[in-house]
Amino acid sequence: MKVAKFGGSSVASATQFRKVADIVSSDVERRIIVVSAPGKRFKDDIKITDILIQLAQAVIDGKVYDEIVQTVITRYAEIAKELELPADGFLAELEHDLRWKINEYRDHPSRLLDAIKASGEDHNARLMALYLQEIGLEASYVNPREAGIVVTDEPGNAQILPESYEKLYHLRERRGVLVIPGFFGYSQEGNIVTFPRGGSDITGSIVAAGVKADVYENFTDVDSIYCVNPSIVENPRQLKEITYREMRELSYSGFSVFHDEALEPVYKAGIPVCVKNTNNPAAPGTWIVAKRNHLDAPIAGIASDTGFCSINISKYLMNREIGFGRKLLQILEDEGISYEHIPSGIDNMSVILRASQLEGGKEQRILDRIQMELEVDEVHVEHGLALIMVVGEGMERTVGMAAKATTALAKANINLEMINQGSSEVSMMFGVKEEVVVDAVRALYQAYFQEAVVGNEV
Ligand SMILES: Nc1ncnc2c1ncn2[C@@H]1O[C@H](COP(=O)(O)OP(=O)(O)O)[C@@H](O)[C@H]1O
Ligand SMILES: N[C@@H](CC(=O)OP(=O)(O)O)C(=O)O
Repeated sequence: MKVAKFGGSSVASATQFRKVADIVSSDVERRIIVVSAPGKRFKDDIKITDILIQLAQAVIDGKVYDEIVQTVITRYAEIAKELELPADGFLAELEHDLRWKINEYRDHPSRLLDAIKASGEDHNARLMALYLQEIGLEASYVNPREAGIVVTDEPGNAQILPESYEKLYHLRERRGVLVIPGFFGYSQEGNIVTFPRGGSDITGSIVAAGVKADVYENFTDVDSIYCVNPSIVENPRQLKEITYREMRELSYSGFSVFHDEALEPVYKAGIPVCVKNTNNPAAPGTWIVAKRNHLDAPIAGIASDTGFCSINISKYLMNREIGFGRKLLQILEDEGISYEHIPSGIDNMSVILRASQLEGGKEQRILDRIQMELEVDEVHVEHGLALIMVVGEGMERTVGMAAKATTALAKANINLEMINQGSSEVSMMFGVKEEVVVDAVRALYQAYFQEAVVGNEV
């Protein structure tokens, strides 16, 4: 049995719905499909999820929102019309559902946001089931509550509860193709709770693990996972295989093609993932697996992300002060902040974190506390940092991997703000100024994938 997840770009229009239907009907093993909300149809288009967020925000801010409701309905109406589906009932139900949720959760902003966001995938799954039935397939919509997707009760940040898996297994007994909306589950308290953005990948993985699928197929809009973001390097190498832990590091660090939190359920269940293109299903795609032969391809990929900052602290004899690190991290914990890395020297320590976490006066509060409570010589925040991750299973055993990167960056005249190597067996991290990150990634791509002969290509 296969579980196939279709991302927003794969279900953005009637044309895409038809491609999905072809893919589903071409393989009887594709018994469960998980769908996202309609995504972008063209570069500057707006995803339904983003429109729904605008809708919830307008309600929360007490602004008029009727036009936004209409925009949502029109997107679904256009898909239904082009598919020649008798969809009056469906569209009336969609409008009723949105207005009901608005009234029900008006005074609970975070619940409202989650309920409205989730409706994007929910209605798309209903529409997809209708379409599959219309073309003669035995298909049914399955609500995540009915499927057994039970999650924690933290709005926008759901985590699956272990009891879900046993219930999900029973989906195997159902007939026909099951269409499950991605991106949300229900808490034990009965609330709709969404996963983080991009979380339909997570639903697909949970369902695949629950039903003990042979494969989890993740259909998107590219032929494969590339060794570097294709918006940075034109036509980069396609990867034939990548390991779970390589993918986890790369997706966490910027490979948006697959959600990093989606790996855990399939990894634990030992289910391989195949990332494929809805627009070119004949292409073999990329396999995410437990082990790959990395002898001829030590590096799997290079990811990058912007929006980081570094809190730089210096204090003479810091190395002698027992508990310094703990006290520093306690200040961050008190502010509910998570960090990425902590490079340190004898009298210095830096904490790298996402700059968005310092908004709302937190930055000054943290600096004041570090200054006063830890009596440091100096503390300041450096903004505008980008992190680059070079990831590969062969990194540990191949001599000269770090030298290759530093030489390439030096040749490209790029100043390294920091290097972090060693904590992870499969990755190396470089910090650079945001304005040079694209040049840096290109220089690294050149060094690792163009100057060397490497395998692992599709
Ligand atoms: N290393 C990479 N390999 C492939 N795609 C990548 C990579 N890094 C970023 N992407 C981007 O991820 C996109 C697909 O992810 P996403 O937009 O979430 O798809 P979906 O609509 O299927 O959920 C691609 O169009 C591509 O631009
Ligand atoms: N629609 C949700 C969930 C998701 O996974 O979407 P997509 O498959 O388009 O990345 C979002 O935009 O976050």
